[in-house]
Amino acid sequence: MRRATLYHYSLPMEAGVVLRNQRLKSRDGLVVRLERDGRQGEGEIAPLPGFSRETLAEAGASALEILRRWVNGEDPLADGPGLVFAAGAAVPPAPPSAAFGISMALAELDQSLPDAAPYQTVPLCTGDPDGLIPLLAALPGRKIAKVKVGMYEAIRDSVTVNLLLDAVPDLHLRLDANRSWTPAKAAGFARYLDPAHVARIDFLEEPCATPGQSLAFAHDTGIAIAWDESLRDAGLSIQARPGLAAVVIKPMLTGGLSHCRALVEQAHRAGLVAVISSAIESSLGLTQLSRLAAWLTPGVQPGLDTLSLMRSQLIRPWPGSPLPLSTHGELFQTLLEPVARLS
Ligand SMILES: O=C(O)CCC(=O)C1=CC=C[C@@H](O)[C@@H]1C(=O)O
Ligand SMILES: [Mg+2]
Repeated sequence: MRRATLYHYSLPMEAGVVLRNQRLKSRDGLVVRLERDGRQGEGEIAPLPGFSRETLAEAGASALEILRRWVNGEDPLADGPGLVFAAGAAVPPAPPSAAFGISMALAELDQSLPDAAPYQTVPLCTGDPDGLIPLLAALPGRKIAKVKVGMYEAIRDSVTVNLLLDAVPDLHLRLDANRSWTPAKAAGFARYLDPAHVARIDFLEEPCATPGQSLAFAHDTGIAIAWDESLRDAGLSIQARPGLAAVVIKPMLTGGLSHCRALVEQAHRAGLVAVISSAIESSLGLTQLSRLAAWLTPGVQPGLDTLSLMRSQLIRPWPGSPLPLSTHGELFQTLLEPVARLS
């Protein structure tokens, strides 16, 4: 017997979380729960406002349609960015968030998603850099942290990066400018960076507005770059380019599990590092992304340090997090009818 349930969640965010000039007061999404022959699998569907092309309502409508088919015995083939049914073209391709959440639930159900996960992430450094130094110095293993740049003056960013790399000699950094620099500002950042530090910047995500400008920056400065936003732009295929070190894959914005696997394989074939990263999922989604990263990108720490932006966890706790946990029971007030009853 197959059963599918969709739960709606809304988790309060910490004050002051701003994404693309939009304040995010709550994180809203769906949890899909599949049951078959005494086994269960869960996944999260949470389009990120300002980043995802689909709305939550669109993702929910698509998920319902897919789940109706699933409870009636059809099995989707994860293929391309969406989920495609063997039966053919009757279902429009699922938006990435729906494809990702359902494919993760299916992967738990058929036990293809390994359980093992280190639940470690690259710390996202915000706030006073001096206060962060003891924390960074105490990181286990290869010390690596992520710093957002491009929000203030470029020189201030260089000062922060210099300060952190001077203070913790074995620290490596990932930087992320979210395409916010003009070529002149990006050059200003590089000019004030201590040249001895360049080799300890593992990569800088999306320094400039266009991939061409970002590649020119890498060429001119020797600072390695990574694609994040550009990966999701139509037409950009993953290939080796001089100065390109890594691709950052946010599965929630990208598509189903098999599509994400294919992108990781493409990146590896091109000699690039593939980094699994969060699109601000709940603790349920983050624990699954940690498992996914351990499986698909072993040895590469994922970028999942976004749980502290929220005031609550969801269903599965992230080990060590002090945040309270919301359970399925608390989500019933927005429960969608179990799809199985519709079949
Ligand atoms: O990649 C990470 O280490 C954490 C996730 C992260 O930085 C982001 C998640 C979602 C939206 C963005 O603001 C941001 C990013 O641009 O990569
Ligand atoms: Mg990024």
